[in-house]
Amino acid sequence: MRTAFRQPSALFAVVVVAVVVIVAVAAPLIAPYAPEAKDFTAPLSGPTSAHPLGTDDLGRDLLSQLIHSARTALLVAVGSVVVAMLIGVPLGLVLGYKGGWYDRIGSRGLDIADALPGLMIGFVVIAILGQGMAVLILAVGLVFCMNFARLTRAITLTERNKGYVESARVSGLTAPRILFSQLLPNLAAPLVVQAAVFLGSAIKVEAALSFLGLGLGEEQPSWGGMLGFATQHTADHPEMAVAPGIAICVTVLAFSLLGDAINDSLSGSRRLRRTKLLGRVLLDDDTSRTRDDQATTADETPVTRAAGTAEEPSGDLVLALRNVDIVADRPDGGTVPLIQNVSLTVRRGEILGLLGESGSGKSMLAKAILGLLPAGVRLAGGSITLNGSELAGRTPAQLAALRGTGMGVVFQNPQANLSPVHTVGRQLIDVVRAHDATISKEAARTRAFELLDLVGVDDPERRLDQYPYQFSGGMAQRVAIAVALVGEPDLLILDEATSALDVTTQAQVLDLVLDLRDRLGMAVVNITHDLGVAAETCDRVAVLLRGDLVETGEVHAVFDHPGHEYTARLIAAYPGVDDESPRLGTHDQRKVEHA
Ligand SMILES: Nc1ncnc2c1ncn2[C@@H]1O[C@H](COP(=O)(O)OP(=O)(O)OP(=O)(O)O)[C@@H](O)[C@H]1O
Repeated sequence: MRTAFRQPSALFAVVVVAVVVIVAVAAPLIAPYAPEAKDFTAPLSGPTSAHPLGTDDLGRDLLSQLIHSARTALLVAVGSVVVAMLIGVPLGLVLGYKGGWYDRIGSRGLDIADALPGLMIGFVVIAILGQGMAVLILAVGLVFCMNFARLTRAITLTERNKGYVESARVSGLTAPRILFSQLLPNLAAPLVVQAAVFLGSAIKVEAALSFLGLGLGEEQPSWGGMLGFATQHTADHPEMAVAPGIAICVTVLAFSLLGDAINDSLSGSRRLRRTKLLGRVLLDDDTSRTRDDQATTADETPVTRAAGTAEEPSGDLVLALRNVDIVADRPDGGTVPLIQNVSLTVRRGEILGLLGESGSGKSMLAKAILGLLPAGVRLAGGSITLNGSELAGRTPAQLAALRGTGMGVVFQNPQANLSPVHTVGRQLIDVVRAHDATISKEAARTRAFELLDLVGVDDPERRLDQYPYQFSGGMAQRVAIAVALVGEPDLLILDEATSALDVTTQAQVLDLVLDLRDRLGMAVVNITHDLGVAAETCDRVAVLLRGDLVETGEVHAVFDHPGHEYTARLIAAYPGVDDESPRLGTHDQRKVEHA
């Protein structure tokens, strides 16, 4: 509304749409005659005081028909946009979310449908099903459903990789729930804009079909039908075309401008958010650049430290990786190795730090454990067991069942871990109910309250009804941890979970992780660039270099006496408070390799 009052075009759109809606709703009250009432004494009267717009050949009042036609136009427009959305949006969601073959085949189908002229689709539907309001709504809806499918698919393709969707998958929400309760509300804004624009277009298509005599029958007034009738009398009554022509043009224009205005007002607030985000990203980048120095070469044998603390710890094994190979498939049929022959174990109550420079494969390893490897990347060999059961070779459905109960994950960006359009309570309750379908809403809310309390969020009752943007970074990350804990996982994976937080908040969140580990006895894999974080929180560390595990061992043993040259250089490059640590030499070394 603020946009409407600032922009004359938006104000025009709002006023015209409001007038059309009021006229359509109040048509029987404001029209001087019933639209079908015939006056055989005054056929084709032309404008008179009794009939300001004249009459048709049966003496029906054209003003009354014009007013009632607003009803027809809106009914067909709203009905057909609803039909188009009911068909197009779920189709686009599934294509965008599933990706792969579904998307390739579905997108070709959308291309083919796009190549057909819209009116042709309308003709075919009406020719098969006959005339009538329901058929007209279906025909116009089918013309536009592909546009909704295309838009929804495109946005879903970008949204599906965001942290809140991955968190929802890892929390054990089923695909339909993720699609309709997580993704769909986040697509609402562009879909509303598209719907407003298509309301105008649907009025245009309805008018075109009615003009050609394919819309509604004679007895149902419509602007297109009135225009069609007027063309038969252009010689004797040219004025007949003016009123329906203006009604169509002005209404279509108004809906189009309304769509633009909604888009402007939404992208205005998005721009503001993006500017804030950009500021944060730049800050993050700076921080990571100072920490994220590069690597040198290393020889191939992983260094394994003192017995009992390194490769085969004595306690209960939660996670065991044996000779894991991960590759990316190349379009020419070849493969690029991303992880080679990695073996690791984590036992109950233990925190394993996964260290290495950017691109060394830490996240790929975590994604392989979670069964969330991106398209084109796959587990090519080895075994991953969780509590003794093999994960490699499981179907996506079996892995989905394990995530959330067996494993939980917290990603880097605290705000992106949570859906921005749902309250924190709703997100927690959704995950609680996904794990226990029989739990009542009240009991799920109580559980959500307990979880917020467990992760140290103050005043959980009030916080449950707040949105993620009302939480600071540290508090949002606590909520993300609470979501990961819903299914009481045996393994918690933190993927740079504290990197985006300031030092004080980082320390608080790390204390929370240590406390939860002690209280719940989980195994934790903490992926981090930050050797300080690893030293404070981890029992053991594993160091990766370009997909190779070069060293594992008890954290202080590794940091005090690194057994591998790369680990030593990584530690030497870690910036101290006042020293000028040397940079790791990857850039220089790559130049040498390149040469
Ligand atoms: N979707 C993908 N397809 C193919 N290769 C990928 C894909 N994503 C990442 N890679 C490659 O996999 C390797 C490991 O990447 P990964 O994200 O695991 O590194 P990382 O150690 O987690 O780095 P960072 O700390 O920057 O997140 C890199 O060489 C990267 O280029």
